[in-house]
Amino acid sequence: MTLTQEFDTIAAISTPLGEGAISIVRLSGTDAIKIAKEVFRGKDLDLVDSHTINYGHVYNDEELVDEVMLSVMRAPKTFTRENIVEINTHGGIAVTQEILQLLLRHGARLAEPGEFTKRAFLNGRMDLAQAESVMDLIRAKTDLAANIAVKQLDGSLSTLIASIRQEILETLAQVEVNIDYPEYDDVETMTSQLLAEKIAEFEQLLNHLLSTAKRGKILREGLKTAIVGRPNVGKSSLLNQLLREEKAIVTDIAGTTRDVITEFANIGGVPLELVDTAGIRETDDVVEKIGVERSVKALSEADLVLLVLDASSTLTSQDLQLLEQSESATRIILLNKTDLPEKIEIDQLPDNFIRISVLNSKNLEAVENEINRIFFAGNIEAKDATVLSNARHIALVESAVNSLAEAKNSLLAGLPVDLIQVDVTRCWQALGEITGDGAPDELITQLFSQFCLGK
Ligand SMILES: Nc1nc2c(c(=O)[nH]1)N(C=O)[C@@H](CNc1ccc(C(=O)N[C@@H](CCC(=O)O)C(=O)O)cc1)CN2
Ligand SMILES: Nc1nc2c(ncn2[C@@H]2O[C@H](COP(=O)(O)OP(=O)(O)OP(=O)(O)O)[C@@H](O)[C@H]2O)c(=O)[nH]1
Ligand SMILES: [Mg+2]
Repeated sequence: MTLTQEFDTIAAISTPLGEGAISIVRLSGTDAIKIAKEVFRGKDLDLVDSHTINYGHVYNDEELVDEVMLSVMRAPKTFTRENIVEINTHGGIAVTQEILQLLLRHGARLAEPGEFTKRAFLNGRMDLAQAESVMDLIRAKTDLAANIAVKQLDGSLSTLIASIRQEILETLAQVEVNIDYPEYDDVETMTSQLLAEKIAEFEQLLNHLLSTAKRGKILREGLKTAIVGRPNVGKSSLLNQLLREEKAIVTDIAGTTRDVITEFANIGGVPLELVDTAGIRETDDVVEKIGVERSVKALSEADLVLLVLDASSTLTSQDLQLLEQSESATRIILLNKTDLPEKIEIDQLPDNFIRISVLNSKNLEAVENEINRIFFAGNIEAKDATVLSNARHIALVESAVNSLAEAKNSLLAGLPVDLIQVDVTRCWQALGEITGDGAPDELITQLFSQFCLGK
């Protein structure tokens, strides 16, 4: 069914724009080699082997533009299943842009964001989940997130989804057979029982997949972590320690941080989006007041709250207020400055706190371990399992599970089998959308438009 369709020839710069040693301008389409030949002087590109890189020069008429290396990959064994030419230029913005413009003047069209990968999808080289994983791989912020994406690119999620869909299809077929050719007297009861068993089985498989989603989403997007506390307790010092970089300004003056600072950190494989906030207190300073309001907002939006208290002083009303405000959040209470004599009233705190000293880098690994424990039940290295990490995929599996729940309710209510078939079919369809079976054009256009140019 995957007959390669004919599209026009597209071109784009596939490397980041900027000063670099080498940049790549990529062409894909029937005329890729023909267009390249018009601007390239070196070996005859019609005669070189596929998947070879060739030395030569790019000319604009008689004017030399650049000395290049040029790769030729012939359809259908390429990334897009079309002819591909990649020109490796000297990595400057001006030269690279000029070569792109030259190719456009010779008949190529500027590619839209994600259009190379879109063609790989439309030409049947990969399914939608695999195409999405290309983007996930590019955006991965940690080794683990990259690991999930590269396995999805390899098709592990697609294979799993396909096998569940196949089983659903077989069940639906079995139901049809039972109805059309009843071998037993009590077909209704038989069929209902078969459906009940199978639905329970599918539910279990899909719920297991969903249980991997929370971890997957965090690994992909990062855990929004707000560092809160009253002024001067050491929040910015903690941020700097976790980042292993002097990012935020630290002074002994209360009210140093006046706005919210956001940075990404990789804490034992968990990507954290760390938010350092202005110390929360009543204040008349207009600028600080705005900062404090933003801190309260950060507190309410966070996936995780690191509440910092100063162990070397007694609890203040601000501390108590913050303890109350963060009570319902997923929270780790940190008693900082334990290098100094302890004055804080331990008996007024919840039991679960960690004593640290940011100044002496003491016990920070306990904070990292606790973050791990909270989100992965201490089990972050479980690399082999297929993990659901994409919001679109998660929503579709949830909708598939909902359809099964409806089927189950209908069964319990003793509704006729053909009604239940409708629900089970809907489950099968939702799963199909993950890999792009029957995906509408608008969805495909919208998905690929989120890609970067040249991908
Ligand atoms: N220079 C360059 N590097 C790149 C890419 C690219 O397009 N260009 N890729 C782009 O994302 C990634 C590699 N992905 C690729 C996937 C398939 C094929 C390809 O030609 N596949 C043929 C098999 C070739 C063979 O077996 O010899 C095929 O699938 O039929 C090439 C690159 C990362 N690195
Ligand atoms: N003794 C001791 N001092 C610390 C420790 N951690 C931070 N400090 C000091 O506490 C002071 C305040 O630190 P900051 O990190 O700026 O505190 P903050 O919570 O960000 O303060 P604001 O931005 O004003 O809300 C600085 O002088 C730090 O050097 C610690 O573990 N022990
Ligand atoms: Mg600060």
